[in-house]
Formats: sequence, C-alpha cells, structure tokens
Amino acid sequence: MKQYLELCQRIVDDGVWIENERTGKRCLTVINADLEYRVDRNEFPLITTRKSYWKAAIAELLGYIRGYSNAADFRALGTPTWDANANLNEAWLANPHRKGEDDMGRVYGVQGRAWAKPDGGVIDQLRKVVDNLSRGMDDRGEIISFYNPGEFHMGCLRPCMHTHNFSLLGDTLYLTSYQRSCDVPLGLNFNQVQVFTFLALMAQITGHKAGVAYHKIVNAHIYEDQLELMRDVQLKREPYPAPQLEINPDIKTLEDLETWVTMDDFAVHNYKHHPPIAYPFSV
Ligand SMILES: Nc1nc(=O)c2c([nH]1)NC[C@@H]1CN(c3ccc(C(=O)N[C@@H](CCC(=O)O)C(=O)O)cc3)CN21
Ligand SMILES: O=c1ccn([C@H]2C[C@H](O)[C@@H](COP(=O)(O)O)O2)c(=O)[nH]1
Repeated sequence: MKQYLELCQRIVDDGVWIENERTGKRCLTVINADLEYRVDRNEFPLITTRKSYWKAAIAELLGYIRGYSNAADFRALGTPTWDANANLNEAWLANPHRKGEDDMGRVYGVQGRAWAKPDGGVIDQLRKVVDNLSRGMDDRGEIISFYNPGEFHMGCLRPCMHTHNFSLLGDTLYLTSYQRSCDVPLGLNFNQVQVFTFLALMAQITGHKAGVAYHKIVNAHIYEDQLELMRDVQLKREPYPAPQLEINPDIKTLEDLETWVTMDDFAVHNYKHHPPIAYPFSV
C-alpha cells in the first residue's frame, strides 16, 4: 500500500500535465514506477484507502487467461469493465473489424492464447509457458505478450499491461509484468491485484512456490477529473494492513481455469478499508 500511495503522491507533487488526444483530457503524468508484490508472504496488494472491487479485477484476469474477446463474457464472469471500451468508443464503433455489440476485437487474451501466425494457424503463448514451467523448465523466454502492433487496428484498445515474463529459480516462481500506460486511480487498483494473482495462480497450477511479482510501469497518470478526489480525499486517508488472498486449492491445471473456476473460488481475508470513492472513467 505504501508504494501505491508514494506513487500517487509523486504524481501529485512532480507530475507534468500532458494532453491526451484519445480521451480529450489532460493527464498529470510521471514516467517509470517499479512496484513489488510479496506473493510468498501472501501480502495481497489491495488498496485500503478506498473500497476495492477486487473480484472484478480477478474476473478480468480470468477472462484474459481464457482468451475472451467479448465484453459479455467478462460480464458473465463478474466484471463490467470492458463494456465502455467495447461499446462506447467512437473510433472502435466505426471500425469495420468490430463484430457487433460487446466485441472487443483482437486484444489481450486473444493475443495470449491465439496469436495469429503469418503462415496460418495460431500460437498459444500461455499453454507453452504453463507446459514448460510444469516440467521445471525456464528457457529464459517464458513470456506472454499481448502487444501485437500488426493487429492494433483489429482491437478496441492497445493492451496496457502488455507483457508477463515468468522465471523459475529452483522451486520458486517469479513474475515480471510490464505496463506501458497506467490510470493510477482506477486501473492500477486492478492491475496490482492481477499481477499478484497471476503469479499465485501460475505457481499453483505448475506446482511451484510463489516468490515475488515485479510490476514495471512506464507512463503513470491521473486524469484531470480524478485529481481532486485523489489529492484531497484518498491521499488524506491512513492505510490499513494488507489483507490475504485465498485461492481454492482444487485449482490444479490450466483446464480448471478455462472451465469451472468462478469468482467463488477466491476469497479475501482481513480486508479493512475506507469508504468507496467513485473515480471518473475515461473512454
Ligand atoms: N481510462 C481507462 N482506465 C482503465 O483503468 C482502463 C481503461 N480505460 N480501459 C481498459 C481497462 C478497463 N479497466 C477498468 C475499467 C473500469 C474500472 C472501474 O470502473 N472501476 C471501479 C468500479 C468497478 C466495479 O464496480 O466493478 C472502481 O471504483 O474501481 C476499473 C478498471 C482498466 N482499464
Ligand atoms: O489494465 C489497464 C488497462 C488500461 N489502463 C488505462 C491506462 C490509460 O489511462 C487507458 C488506456 O489508454 P491508452 O491511450 O491506450 O494508453 O487505460 C490501465 O491503467 N490498466
């Protein structure tokens, strides 16, 4: 929690105002942030200075793992977070590649599970990493990348957390995740949960101990209409201790994650938090 609050304060103190053409808003921006999550100690990085909707964040991650490309599938898992990008963005609505209501196009999980090869067929990046790690193998390229510039025009948004790089040291699994663009009040709240949970889940299904997750962010920003709430409300609150995440131990394979797992297979313990803050969302 301390590192999150320090990043927010740094943006408030040192951020530079940058015009964002896509949203038509100004963003107070800093470059480069390095966050670390102690998955080994089960210090779940939930924001405590406001209520965090952690189930929606894990539902998003599960949707990426399943390769979903439709906001309705994300809603069925328990999160409405892709509704706006799929259905309210003018540029995407006018895009001939959009296949109708709720279609997100070839973003995130589609690239992770079905990256199109130029000579036909697809690459399942996640399956390869799971198979290697399950055999105790780290080829120093256990990478899942959602960043496919050749297909940006076929999706509603370029991926923000675009690369997840797993590493095995003995029997301990590590994760380094890269994010190019971060909406700190809204998105980071979710992304912290996702990086932590991705490592915890991958360690569980590949039979390893979870170590530390490293989260590297390039452009970290607060939108102009979020600044007052962050500076005058959230940053005035004292954080509470980190809660713990419990994952159903019956989840043992990638197929389990693809088929029967729901949000009921996740629980958070000792989550003490301040009241909710409704930050504006920019499409
Ligand atoms: N501007 C912007 N910020 C983002 O964080 C973001 C995007 N766009 N587009 C793609 C995804 C969608 N994500 C989202 C979308 C909505 C919320 C959101 O509204 N969160 C609320 C409540 C969520 C709920 O009720 O389930 C929150 O208070 O955290 C969070 C992340 C993260 N990403
Ligand atoms: O997981 C996510 C997804 C999106 N965001 C934020 C970061 C930006 O504010 C927007 C994306 O806009 P771009 O113009 O494509 O950078 O969404 C996030 O923080 N986390």
